[in-house]
Amino acid sequence: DINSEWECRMSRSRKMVYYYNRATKESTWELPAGVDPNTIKGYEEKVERAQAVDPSTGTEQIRASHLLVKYEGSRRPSSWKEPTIKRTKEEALELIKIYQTRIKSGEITLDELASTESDCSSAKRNGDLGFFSRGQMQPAFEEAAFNLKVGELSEPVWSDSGVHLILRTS
Ligand SMILES: N=C(N)NCCC[C@H](NC(=O)[C@@H]1CCC/C1=C\[C@H](COP(=O)(O)O)NC(=O)[C@@H](N)Cc1ccccc1)C(N)=O
Repeated sequence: DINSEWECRMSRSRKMVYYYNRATKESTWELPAGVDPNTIKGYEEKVERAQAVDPSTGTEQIRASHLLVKYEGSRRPSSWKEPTIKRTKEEALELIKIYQTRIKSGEITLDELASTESDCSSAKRNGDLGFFSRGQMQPAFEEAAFNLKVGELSEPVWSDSGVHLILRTS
């Protein structure tokens, strides 16, 4: 039937999803009238990924929130919370593990905890970092964030800034 003939494809040049009909060989930018997108091969991941592509650079971008705990050896051992951060690396890890347990138990969300406990200025935005593509964040942070599924919380991740919990949101 008409639904089974359509499939989703990604236009390399325009970095946009288009629809191709295998039977009639026609292609169109808009979802063909009367076709249920859920019956189109490749709809989910193509459209999902299409939204995650930064149109200006064509590179994949994700959105994440994080909770950062700094320590005396952080590249900038200061934050909106404390002018001089003195906790040790071990103490920072203990703290982040307590936060991780509280978030995983459902007692509190990362957003709520980041807003009061994160040593990053993004605490003012409940830890939200907005969308970012590869090449912007420190390597260890980027690697961990891009390997998360949407909605997944990371294990403790070390960067030069300190230790983070990362929640991928988009
Ligand atoms: N959205 C971007 N592109 N902003 C530039 C990110 C720079 C990048 N930052 C990091 O990799 C870590 C991981 C996330 C936060 C972060 C570090 C620090 C805290 O650590 P510190 O630098 O005192 O050592 N927070 C930031 O940078 C904040 N502007 C993040 C932010 C805050 C509010 C709104 C959006 C983003 C880097 N290459 O250093």
